[in-house]
Amino acid sequence: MKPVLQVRNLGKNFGGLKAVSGLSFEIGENEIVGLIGPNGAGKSTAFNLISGALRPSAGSTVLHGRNITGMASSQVVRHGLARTFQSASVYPAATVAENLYRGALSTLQGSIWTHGLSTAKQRQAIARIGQEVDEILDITGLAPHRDTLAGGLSYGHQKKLGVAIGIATRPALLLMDEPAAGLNGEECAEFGRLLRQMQGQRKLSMLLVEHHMAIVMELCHRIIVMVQGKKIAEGTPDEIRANPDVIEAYLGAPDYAHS
Ligand SMILES: Nc1ncnc2c1ncn2[C@@H]1O[C@H](COP(=O)(O)OP(=O)(O)OP(=O)(O)O)[C@@H](O)[C@H]1O
Repeated sequence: MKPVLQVRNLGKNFGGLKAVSGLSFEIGENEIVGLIGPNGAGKSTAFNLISGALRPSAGSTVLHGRNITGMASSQVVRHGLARTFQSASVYPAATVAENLYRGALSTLQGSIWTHGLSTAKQRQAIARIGQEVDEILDITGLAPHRDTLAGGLSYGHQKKLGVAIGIATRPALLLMDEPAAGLNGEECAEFGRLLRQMQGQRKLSMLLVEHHMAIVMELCHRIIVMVQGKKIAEGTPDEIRANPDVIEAYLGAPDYAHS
């Protein structure tokens, strides 16, 4: 399997604290991988290192064969890695469609107006982005809310829009920080279906940090477990469910407290 992401020996120290240490894993094409572990395990720090929000103390991150270690997030996104945040991060004063246009335009180096593109090419670029935005509105079910200000959407729809903005940047890999946080059971199940549908249609890989075990176990092809900054296990949902170290450190009794 061709790796989209290769994380090699990644480490981050905050003073004397090793928040992430010796973390290595790969994500293949079209793979959905979950990153789980107890509070303070280093999951968000790992995300911040991979997405360029933090500089690692050690190790490297390679995206599609390109070393992106230490690159700023704005550069990383242009190389095909997008990220969504724990709290829905949308531009509240812009409409749903405008939010998606901003996502789609953020991957272009500079503005299309300053590219020296011919008028015909500019029109083509705008038409392509417009098509893309319409497609994403349809897939996510946000089309009826196209002209609604994002700040006026329900929390569930704002979370969807957060993911939709990530998708609009045409990523090869989408990192999602607790996509199901704050959603009720039904919203969670719907969100899981949406992620799988988008992954299938857009042929993208996903890495998600999530405490909601039902969604992780159902959605992910593979799961990585971190405890105290280190990877303690990696495997399929069935392997992770049955792993005694994982049960002891995180999952507890089989009727997970986290679902
Ligand atoms: N900027 C920072 N400065 C100092 N310490 C930090 C910083 N960010 C995180 N830490 C510490 O690093 C450790 C790992 O934190 P991190 O947020 O990555 O864990 P997590 O697994 O994402 O936890 P949670 O599930 O609660 O979000 C924790 O001990 C945390 O207090």
